[in-house]
Amino acid sequence: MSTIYRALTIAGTDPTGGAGIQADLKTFQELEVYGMSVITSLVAQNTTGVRAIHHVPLEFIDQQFQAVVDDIYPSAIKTGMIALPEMMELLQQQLNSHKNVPYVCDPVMMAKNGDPLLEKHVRAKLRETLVPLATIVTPNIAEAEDLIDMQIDDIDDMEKAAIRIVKELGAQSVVVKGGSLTGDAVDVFYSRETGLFKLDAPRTDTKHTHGTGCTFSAAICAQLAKGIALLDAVQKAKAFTADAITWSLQIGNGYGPTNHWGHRLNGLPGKNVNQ
Ligand SMILES: Nc1ncnc2c1ncn2[C@@H]1O[C@H](COP(=O)(O)OP(=O)(O)O)[C@@H](O)[C@H]1O
Ligand SMILES: Cc1ncc(COP(=O)(O)O)c(N)n1
Repeated sequence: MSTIYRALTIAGTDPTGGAGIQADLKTFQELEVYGMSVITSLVAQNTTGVRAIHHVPLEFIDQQFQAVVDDIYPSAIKTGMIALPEMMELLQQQLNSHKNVPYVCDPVMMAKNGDPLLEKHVRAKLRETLVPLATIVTPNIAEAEDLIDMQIDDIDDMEKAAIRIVKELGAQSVVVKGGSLTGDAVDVFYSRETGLFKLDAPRTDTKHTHGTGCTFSAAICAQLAKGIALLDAVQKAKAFTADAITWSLQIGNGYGPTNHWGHRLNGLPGKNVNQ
């Protein structure tokens, strides 16, 4: 039998299915990687925003993690919403014990409408605990600004921020995502080995971008689980996410979700997924 690649996401939930754990599992599945999950926080949210958050007790997060690694060892791990300092410390310990596994750190701070998923005073802890362990960290503009405390207005600033995140915070590599800037959707990748790389995609004119960051980091994780090299993994994930945004879904009353089967619709011009 051919190898079964296995990816683990450790994150919060989205009951409407567009972001968080649910988006990660859909992405893994589309990329033919067996998906597993450890839930850190249950989030009552939808496409319009966050209503309430219920954190999973620390001991139970640990039990979920152990249950996974004792039985089906992941080929790659990603973290998304990790809301409390004690959760970060626990995962720092766990990830330190599994350093052989590629680790994607998505430093989730907010939902698309701006509702916080990580309180401001806890953000320094994320910088100290999880970011230094990352094979790749995937901040959007606001998250990158927070991580290295500088304002980012354009691609030059993204490049400066990317270099600083690797050199000052100790991540192995970074991709700063430019989804919230204007013009083409340009992301900036940096690692000491490869240097700076720009990843370019045409901007899709849509507000339906709930879950883009989760989808992108999960797609990187899936590619790393397959053993694909870092920059190639990021480029493939960028293409997958661009398709998910091109075919994003006009459902819900707010920022509609990306379409995880978008990549399958290429070559079908005019196909309306809402019909
Ligand atoms: N309107 C868009 N058109 C094309 N690509 C986009 C668009 N918005 C975001 N992206 C891409 O989606 C990925 C996630 O970026 P972003 O939306 O900035 O993350 P986050 O969800 O963390 O804010 C990046 O590759 C970014 O360039
Ligand atoms: C549980 C959870 N995690 C992350 C996000 C951010 O989603 P995105 O930045 O991809 O829109 C979210 N809304 N909910």
